[in-house]
Amino acid sequence: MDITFKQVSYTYQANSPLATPGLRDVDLHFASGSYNAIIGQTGSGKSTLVQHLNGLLIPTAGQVIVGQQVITPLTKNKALHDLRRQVGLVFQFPESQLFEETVLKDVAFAPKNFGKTPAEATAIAQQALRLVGIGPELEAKMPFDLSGGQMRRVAIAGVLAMEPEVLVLDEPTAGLDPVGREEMMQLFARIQQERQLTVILVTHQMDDVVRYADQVVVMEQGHPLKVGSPREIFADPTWLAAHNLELPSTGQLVARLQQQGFEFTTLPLTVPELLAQLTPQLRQVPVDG
Ligand SMILES: Nc1ncnc2c1ncn2[C@@H]1O[C@H](COP(=O)(O)OP(=O)(O)OP(=O)(O)O)[C@@H](O)[C@H]1O
Repeated sequence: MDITFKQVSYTYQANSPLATPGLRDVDLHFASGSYNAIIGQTGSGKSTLVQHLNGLLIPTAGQVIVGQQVITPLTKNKALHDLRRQVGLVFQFPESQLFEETVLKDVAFAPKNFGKTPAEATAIAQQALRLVGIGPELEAKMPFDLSGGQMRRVAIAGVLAMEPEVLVLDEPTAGLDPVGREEMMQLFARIQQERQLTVILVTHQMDDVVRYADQVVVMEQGHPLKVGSPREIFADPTWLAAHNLELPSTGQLVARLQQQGFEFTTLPLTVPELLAQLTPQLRQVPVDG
């Protein structure tokens, strides 16, 4: 599903003395089936941006177009029913929203709510649970009897059970250890491929951006400062530093090697890319003694 922002602005507490700008003049396009990362300093408008995707926030000016649906400042809540099913949101600590007495009931809640029969809702829920790696033996458990990682998987299955076409992930790996984070990111990548979803990921993890994103949006003060591929975004360490953005983990090493005279044909963004370019050059370095 294609998504377009046309001259979107959003002000919190508009028309009050507490008015705070959240977004200003945002023009963006997310292509159907693409994986997009939104990066930027804290307070730059990332969460405000993604909350426009399913009408949690309605623009103060401009238009957000999601598939066939056009959201304008005049759009009423009632008109957003379909959109809320089509755009799944996974926020930080989604497990805090589990509320039914069993895992299966929790995941079946959304499809039931969107008009499926109980049998259909159960089948969809079971399929979503399998997709996130939760087996039948856990279906009758109370969600709060599961481990933290399992709870998070169940919460994500609850979003997938809506059969969304767009998946918004707002720092979805917060609080997980590195292994849990890696598993979760791989899971999202697999689901995106299998279901051909448009993914919008808000993150501070630059290695994830490099690995997964087709397009990166750098937000600053509520505005997209730069939009491009990971290679375009991470090409200039000086520019990144000036905007308080980190480099992916290879970045520091690449910068040091460049200072020592290594010349890279293309900017290596991952460890395998770095090694592939480094090995032939290292063979030519004379060994003392
Ligand atoms: N509920 C709110 N009421 C008033 N102002 C808000 C509200 N939520 C966010 N803001 C303001 O809007 C601006 C953008 O905030 P937003 O949460 O979108 O940033 P962010 O890039 O997601 O930050 P972070 O990385 O810390 O999550 C900030 O100036 C913030 O203070």
